Amino acid sequence: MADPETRADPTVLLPEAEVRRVVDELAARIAPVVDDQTVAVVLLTGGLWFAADLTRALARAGAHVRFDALWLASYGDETTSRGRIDVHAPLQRSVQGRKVLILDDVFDTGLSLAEAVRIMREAGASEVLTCVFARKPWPLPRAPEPDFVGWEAPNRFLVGYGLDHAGAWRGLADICALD
Ligand SMILES: O=P(O)(O)OC[C@H]1O[C@H](OP(=O)(O)OP(=O)(O)O)[C@H](O)[C@@H]1O
Ligand SMILES: Nc1nc2[nH]cnc2c(=O)[nH]1
Repeated sequence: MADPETRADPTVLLPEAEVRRVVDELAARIAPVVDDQTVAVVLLTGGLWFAADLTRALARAGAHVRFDALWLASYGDETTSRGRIDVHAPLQRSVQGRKVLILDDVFDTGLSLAEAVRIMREAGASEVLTCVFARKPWPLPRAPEPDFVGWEAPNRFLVGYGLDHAGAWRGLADICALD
């Protein structure tokens, strides 16, 4: 089925089985550094699918983290960052004095993650760890780099597994490219 906006068909880059393998590998690396006082914070909306899978993989590995959400948006319906991050909804509970593990689907310009880290520090988190499913290449240094990266993605516009184009395609189980 073609994208309603671009008329392009998504090309599979990372099939569902590989997505699952990447999540399990991330959980194995992260489980030793989190505990039941750690708050996993998903960046909505795109991070939801990854965060749901990762927290369950962590639980299978014996790590039962707490969970909260921060709703950020920078892309709107565009395929390039607006360079400005809007906070649509804050955390539900205080993270004062707690270790936070920020979870997001993709790291591109790095602006969303940097803003989320800033917000967590300002909220008094004792430590802020960051994890993204996919990291895209970027010609300039990005700060901070994520602590945990699942998959090094090519420089293409990704959809699926939470990633959208104008609200479409988030539910695809594979990660695909639209360009
Ligand atoms: O590294 P960056 O250039 O900041 O890009 C990464 C962000 O872009 C997407 O969010 P978007 O703003 O599109 O909102 P969404 O989560 O609702 O898709 C994605 O979910 C990341 O949060
Ligand atoms: N859907 C989507 N959102 C992004 N935000 C930053 N990079 C991307 C991307 O490749 N795809």
